[in-house]
Amino acid sequence: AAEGAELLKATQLKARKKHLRFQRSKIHDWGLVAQEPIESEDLVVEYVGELIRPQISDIRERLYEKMGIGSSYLFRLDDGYVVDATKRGGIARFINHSCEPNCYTKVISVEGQKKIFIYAKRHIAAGEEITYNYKFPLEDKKIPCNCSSRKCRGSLN
Ligand SMILES: Nc1ncnc2c1ncn2[C@@H]1O[C@H](CN(CC[C@H](N)C(=O)O)CC2CN(Cc3cccs3)C2)[C@@H](O)[C@H]1O
Repeated sequence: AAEGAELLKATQLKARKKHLRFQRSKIHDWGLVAQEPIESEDLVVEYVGELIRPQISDIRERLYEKMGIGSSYLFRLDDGYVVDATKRGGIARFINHSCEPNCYTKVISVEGQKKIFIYAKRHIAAGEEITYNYKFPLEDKKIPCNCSSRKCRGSLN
């Protein structure tokens, strides 16, 4: 059953993929834009990357900071594990943050392997930018938020 569900997901993702483009974003640089309408609760995309242990992710984060690429291709999981999309990542790494997002993320363990899926939380019209809440931890050094939604919190962290 698990394999069947996994296969179905993979097919859904493949079909969906050709209807997602990364384009210039009104929020920041590049963003992921739906080319066709997406129904609420539909699977949109998987956040593909390398699953790394907390200790490794700290080292990588420092390295990426030094290299000036920042650490925002790192998707942190609750247990401290991180999915690193910096080197080998899917198009999901172009998804921007919104304080009023149209998608949400879900971490699912498939045969012990944690995968991050992004689902639509409402109907998304063609041409809309895909967004989810990054849920970055609060920090002193603020990254101003440009989502321009009514409930914008003003910063990502
Ligand atoms: N609501 C928001 N308001 C303001 N800024 C936002 C918002 N939401 C995403 N942001 C920025 O976008 C990064 C998240 N990025 C999402 C895609 C990004 N738009 C892109 O074009 O790459 C991925 C990181 C990885 N960085 C690519 C780089 C490579 C070399 C130097 S920077 C950007 C975040 O860390 C932010 O800096």
